[in-house]
Amino acid sequence: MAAFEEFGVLPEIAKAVEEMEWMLPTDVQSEAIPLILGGGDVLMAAETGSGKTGAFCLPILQIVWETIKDLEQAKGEKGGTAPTKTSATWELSTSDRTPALAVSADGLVCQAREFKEWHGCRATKGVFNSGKYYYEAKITDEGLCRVGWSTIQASLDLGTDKFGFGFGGTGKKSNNKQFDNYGESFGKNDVIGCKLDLDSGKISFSKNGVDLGLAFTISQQVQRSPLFPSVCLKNAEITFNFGTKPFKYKPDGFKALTEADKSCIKNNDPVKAPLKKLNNAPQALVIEPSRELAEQTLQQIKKFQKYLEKPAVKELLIIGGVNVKEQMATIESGVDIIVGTPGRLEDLIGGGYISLAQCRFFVLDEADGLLKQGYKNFINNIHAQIPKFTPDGKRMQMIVCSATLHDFEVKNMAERLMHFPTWVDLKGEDAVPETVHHVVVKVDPQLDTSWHSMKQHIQTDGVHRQDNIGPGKKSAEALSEAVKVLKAEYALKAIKKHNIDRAIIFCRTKLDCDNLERYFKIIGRGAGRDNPFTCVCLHGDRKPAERKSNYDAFKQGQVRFLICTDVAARGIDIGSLPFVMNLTLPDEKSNYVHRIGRVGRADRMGLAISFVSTVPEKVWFHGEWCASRGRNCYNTELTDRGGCCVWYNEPRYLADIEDHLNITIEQVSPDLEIPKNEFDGKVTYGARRVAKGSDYKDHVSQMAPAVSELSKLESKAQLTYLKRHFLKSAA
Ligand SMILES: Nc1ncnc2c1ncn2[C@@H]1O[C@H](COP(=O)(O)OP(=O)(O)OP(=O)(O)O)[C@@H](O)[C@H]1O
Repeated sequence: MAAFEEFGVLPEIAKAVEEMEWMLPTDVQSEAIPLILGGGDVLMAAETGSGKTGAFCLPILQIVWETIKDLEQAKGEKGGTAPTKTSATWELSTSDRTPALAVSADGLVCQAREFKEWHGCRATKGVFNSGKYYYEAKITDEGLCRVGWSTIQASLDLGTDKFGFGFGGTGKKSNNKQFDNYGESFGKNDVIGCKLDLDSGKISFSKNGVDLGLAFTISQQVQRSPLFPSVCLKNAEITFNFGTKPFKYKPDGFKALTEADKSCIKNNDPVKAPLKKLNNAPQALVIEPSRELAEQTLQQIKKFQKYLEKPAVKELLIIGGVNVKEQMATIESGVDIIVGTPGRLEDLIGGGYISLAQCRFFVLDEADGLLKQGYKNFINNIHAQIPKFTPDGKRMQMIVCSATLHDFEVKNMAERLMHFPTWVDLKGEDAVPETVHHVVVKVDPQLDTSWHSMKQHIQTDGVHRQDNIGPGKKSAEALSEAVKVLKAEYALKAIKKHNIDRAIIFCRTKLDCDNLERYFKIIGRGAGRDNPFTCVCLHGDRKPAERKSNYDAFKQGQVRFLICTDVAARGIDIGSLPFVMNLTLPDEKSNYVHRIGRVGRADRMGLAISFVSTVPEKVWFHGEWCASRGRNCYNTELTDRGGCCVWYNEPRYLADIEDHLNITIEQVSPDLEIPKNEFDGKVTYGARRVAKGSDYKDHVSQMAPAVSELSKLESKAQLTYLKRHFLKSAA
């Protein structure tokens, strides 16, 4: 049996996974896959590159496929209706309830342990037409509760619309949000009798056998619909008796619900309408912060389903820059899993082209990134539109991946939107994967004066265009300009020295990316046929089609360098990428881990080099106050004076990162000689790391003696049991 099958993955999917050379699930996969397959909400964080995408794509694909298969079978057997499960007995419905309300196995006890919200439930059967019916509800634990009757249209928060009639522990009756004094308060151990007289259209209650008088007269409109026993609770527990046991206080003239005539009973069927697959209603919606990440996730889903035969799972990428009419046509022709970015998704969902009515999985990948990009309201809106139960009674599952779960925004969102999520936090605080060797090279324009006499250099961002910065000048502005020039030279030097033929290079701004790309092209042209500096750019100002072709060109090895900003490169996964360079450190410390995590993925070794200025650099910072957001803006005043520049303090950012990671990052001299250490000489960057004692493969052989000992013990225990058992029977 393939390793993935042991985690409940279908053999067909496990086979595809094995072909991708995934022999064992990663830690986050071993934890998250069974949880998702088991129906839970999962909030996961693990080191960058540790296989989070597979951890959610695998189980989602499996469940979506199984659901489509069930539907197709049901179609064949029953002419289009999904199997309906109806209950033979009077009990609380496990389908017609809010998510946090637990119902006991016999369906007679319900409990909600949430303090903040009401959770409710209806019974599996209701009554209509005529007759006088009675049931009892005993309060078995302190807390707030309301019991009574409601029609199927009523909210499960009993008494908050015209279809629900409740009596609450505080001594109030409620219908249509009107809470009026009624009877008296009740609490633990009290038995509330709920009486429904369909002949005269009246509802009344009793407490411990004492009648509390008429509570409601039911309108004719409501009387036409069956009424079901209903309850809602806030951190409380109630036990019901619909008539299977003798009542404690049975009133005269009323029947137990269990004695209702068949002709007056209506089943509370969770599948109210035949489940028909709507073409434009996906079962899973995966939201990614960037188009590249969305494409990557979609590709994984495609690979996983290689051996899944009929029915086919239809997945679709919804990103901007792609012909929207084509996307709409594909949606109309049927879609099961949508992977997309917020902008285009918002248009298509808002315009009614995508229906969320049958969505069963709501996934936020890189949720911290999505929230930082300002998509909180978008996420809330989508969540509000997805029904919390699908038409076939399955609970909506929400899965959130984040670089860290220790982020206030992420925690807050999880608390608001997720349903008792299981935290798979394999990371705790940010940490650098063991497979990443990362070093810092200080760029000091006072020590390295090569910029005084350069014939050719990078065109910088132009911040110092108006400043007096010629060679030999020692002003802060001159040194700042010098650093910008030197950093590009250091990057070239690193490439030559370490024969770097494949790397992602991070720049701080889109303009910095453009300038570096242009410089590499100029230098490369002079370098002849085997241009060692071929490169492309990936950032938000490039048109989507160009971004795609640039990304593909780099992925396929047609160019050596991908020059990009943080946002564009978040989460991108390029197999066996050996090198990353940071031309400038990010000011957001967690982005450092993200950036360097582009190497060292899937157990391959990688080297990340960061060039860190020893002096402050004056750089562009165009905020909301900048009308053009940087385009043709030359306001070099500092931001605190209404301008668009700041002094970037890299030594401080380096200290922040070190502090955050609780490490000192190894420093390398400007000659870029990487010192001998545990990485050097033993690894080839981009190749699989050499297995050490703690690695998976050796792990098996290390565990072997203990496992064999355990198996011997087990067989001994079983033999002892059998001997005793048979000896006893023989005696
Ligand atoms: N079980 C596995 N065995 C071998 N390789 C794997 C396994 N799971 C994932 N991978 C590979 O590891 C790489 C990283 O996976 P993935 O992109 O899912 O990581 P991630 O945790 O989402 O990273 P990030 O936080 O950077 O987005 C991919 O190339 C993927 O194909």
